[in-house]
Amino acid sequence: MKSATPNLLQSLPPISVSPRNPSLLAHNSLTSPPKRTLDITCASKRSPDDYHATLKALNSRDRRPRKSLGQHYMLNDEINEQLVASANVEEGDLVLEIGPGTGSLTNVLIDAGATVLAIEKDAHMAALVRERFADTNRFKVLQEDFIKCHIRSHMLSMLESMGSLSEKPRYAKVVANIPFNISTDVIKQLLPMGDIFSEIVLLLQDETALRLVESSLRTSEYRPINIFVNFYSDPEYKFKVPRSNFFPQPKVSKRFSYVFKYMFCRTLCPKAVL
Ligand SMILES: C[S@@+](CC[C@H](N)C(=O)[O-])C[C@H]1O[C@@H](n2cnc3c(N)ncnc32)[C@H](O)[C@@H]1O
Repeated sequence: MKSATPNLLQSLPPISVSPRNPSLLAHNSLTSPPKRTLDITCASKRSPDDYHATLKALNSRDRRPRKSLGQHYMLNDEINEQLVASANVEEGDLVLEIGPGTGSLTNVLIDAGATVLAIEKDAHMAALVRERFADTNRFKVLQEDFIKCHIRSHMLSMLESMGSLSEKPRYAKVVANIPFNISTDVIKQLLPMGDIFSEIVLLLQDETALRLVESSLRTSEYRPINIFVNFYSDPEYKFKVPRSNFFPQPKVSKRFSYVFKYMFCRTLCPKAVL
């Protein structure tokens, strides 16, 4: 099934359904393509993190998106809702978010009842989200480079402190629109952490995403990262996102004008060991 993934992905339509629509979320697009529907509902009372809100937030700190930090901000709350729903985030969950940016995805995660630990490299964006979510005790941001930070010890101490306050969440989840330039490093760091995370939902640039699910040894695209991913996970395709939903839009060739998101289901041990 995995070897047929790239062609299938390229032929799928962009998302068009409500994130709260369970028929989409229960659906595995690799086995049968989703039906397009215009049933768009958004029950949220939040003010949307759209283009104007994002620009306003960036202007408030005199910031421009930096390519070196992979700063392509999500302008569509429905996509954030779908990311959160894909990870089945619910009340009491602990979620790691890599690169909260202006906090649009963070907002949806907190709304879903999660406690969020965010790791943000850009000091200005870390300060921005710290201020934005100052009114909740379910948010913590660390201004660090995710690649260099001791994520295991951060997560363990969060899980422990949450456990002493309420029913202990056994595993945490990862939900993130990650900077494209560190995708492979993020995956290498997260996948061996099946003892901490139950689910990892990432929004990835299509080139990376395709590389990460192509498991056929016959293809020239096969790389060491594929062996790694196959050892630790079963990537699952969820939906694709037109690049028009980002600010600024990723400057990629026509072929790579989409961004894809995949879910990696983790178990306690590498599946090869189970
Ligand atoms: C693609 S943007 C996503 C922002 C936000 N989550 C959204 O969806 O709009 C990536 C974010 O990751 C941050 N970032 C870049 N490199 C990072 C790193 N090494 N560690 C942590 N955060 C990083 C950027 O500053 C930016 O805020």
